[in-house]
Amino acid sequence: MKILTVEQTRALDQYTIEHEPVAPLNLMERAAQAFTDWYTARFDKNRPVRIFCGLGNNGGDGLAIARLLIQLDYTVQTCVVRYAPRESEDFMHNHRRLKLLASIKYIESEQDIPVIRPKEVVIDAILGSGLSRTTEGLVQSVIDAINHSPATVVAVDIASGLFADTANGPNATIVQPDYTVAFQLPKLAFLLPTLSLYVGEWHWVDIGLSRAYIERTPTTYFYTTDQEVRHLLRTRNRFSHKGSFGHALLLVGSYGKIGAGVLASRACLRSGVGLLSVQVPRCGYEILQTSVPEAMCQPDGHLHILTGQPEVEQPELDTFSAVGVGPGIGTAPETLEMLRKLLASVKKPMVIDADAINLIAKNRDLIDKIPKNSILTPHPKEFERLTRRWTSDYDKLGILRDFAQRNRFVVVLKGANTAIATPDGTTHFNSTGNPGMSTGGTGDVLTGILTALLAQGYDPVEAAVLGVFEHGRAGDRAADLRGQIGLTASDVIEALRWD
Ligand SMILES: NC(=O)C1=CN([C@@H]2O[C@H](COP(=O)(O)OP(=O)(O)OC[C@H]3O[C@@H](n4cnc5c(N)ncnc54)[C@H](O)[C@@H]3O)[C@@H](O)[C@H]2O)[C@@H](O)CC1
Ligand SMILES: Nc1ncnc2c1ncn2[C@@H]1O[C@H](COP(=O)(O)OP(=O)(O)O)[C@@H](O)[C@H]1O
Ligand SMILES: [K+]
Repeated sequence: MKILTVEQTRALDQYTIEHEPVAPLNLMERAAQAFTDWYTARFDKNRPVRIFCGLGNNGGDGLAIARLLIQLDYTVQTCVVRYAPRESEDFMHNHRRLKLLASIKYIESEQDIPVIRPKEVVIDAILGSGLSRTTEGLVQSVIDAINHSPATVVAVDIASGLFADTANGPNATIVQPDYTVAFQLPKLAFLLPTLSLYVGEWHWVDIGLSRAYIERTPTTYFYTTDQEVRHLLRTRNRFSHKGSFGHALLLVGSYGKIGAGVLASRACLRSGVGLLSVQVPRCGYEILQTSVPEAMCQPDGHLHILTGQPEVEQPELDTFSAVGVGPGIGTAPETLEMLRKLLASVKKPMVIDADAINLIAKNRDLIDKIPKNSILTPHPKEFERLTRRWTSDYDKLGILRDFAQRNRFVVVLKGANTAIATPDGTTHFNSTGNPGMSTGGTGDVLTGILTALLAQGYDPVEAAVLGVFEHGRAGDRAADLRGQIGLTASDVIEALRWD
């Protein structure tokens, strides 16, 4: 699913109005109806509704929502915040219609701001995507009152005061909703960790904007949906055999961290790889052979760390269809030498995670040695070590895009809504996963999954989008089964299911 800018969304509205064709007022009615359907499915009539409306089209939506809810017998108090002398045309039309049905309260100064009670639901329709400057004066006071109230708050389209795709200045006054119900498409702001307070749980509702226009509008931001991922997944041929699904090599573990290697190995096997070989320090040999009997084990000559000096002779690296390195390997100088040799020998895109990223961050000449189209999977701290500190989430997205594009890597920046930046400058935000996955080892699981997909011949961008999605989906299934708090990385592996 595409994420469009405010400008593009405005053009999309306009195109739909001209080409469907649909009168702007009817489009607003559709938006209000879609919101009302969402609302009535969740909140019953016992909860009094207080709708705060601004004077633009977001306020117009609010007035239309008030009318529709009143017609459904909800108890509604509409408050129009009169912060400016002019109203939009569609606002005025809906104002006339609502006045025939109910009384409207006007807020012209701070004294007019009503007391909001706990049982109420506040619908925030003060400012929408037309926000062009930071909030001030009366609007600020109303937003403060909403934020200090005990009521449940639902934002129409976007929280009032929040910019949809650029950074708000410091100390901006922004509604902090429990829910945001966006029209047609998600907004970039919804996907950024530092803005979550201003988004709450978000949903989008279809208001019938032109699909053809969305299709041909260029964008660099995408939100991965179930439907899109479904057609990436390959089905198995009846006559296939283990040689059809690649031979992966994982270089993982160090003394005390062999578990990371076990998790990556198990996840790799649960993700469809034909054959798996694993290099671990000698101390990991029995652990791995016992806990992952499906994998072949190549012990390193060193007891505790990977040095790239094998105990027994090993197959040439180019016999493997994909290589993954990093989970649990530590940052010893000998392991750095192993990584150096590995990067010099592997020609295919590989998966690089955890301490392999930390080693590369400290030895920056290695960046140029990484095969093009490799998948790097840093968490934010590892990514900061690799690049630089950012000033905002938007700045971080810029650094991410540039780093991936300049080096021709696929960079998987992990976290809620993991962002995958590709060599062509696009960024895909993941839609699955939950905070239960914030637990040691879930990243190692992802490395195993991605290595398995590369080994099966998936293109690196497809592998990253699909693998990250399925990793999160497994996390969601595991959380359904056990709840988020007790979730472990092993549960995520057990919940992987590729159909
Ligand atoms: N255009 C359409 O066809 C549709 C628009 N819809 C609604 O329209 C909204 C966008 O409407 P508008 O473009 O009128 O935008 P807004 O309703 O956000 O209001 C914009 C107005 O507020 C002023 N303004 C901007 N920043 C301000 C600030 N900080 N303090 C005070 N005033 C400020 C602007 O100068 C402008 O007059 C969407 O969010 C959505 O809710 C929906 O009805 C769907 C269809
Ligand atoms: N709040 C969250 N929502 C969704 N996914 C999350 C969340 N927290 C963590 N994750 C996922 O869990 C994994 C954690 O990886 P990482 O930080 O490398 O952990 P580790 O190194 O312990 O394996 C990532 O894939 C990340 O996207
Ligand atoms: K709003």
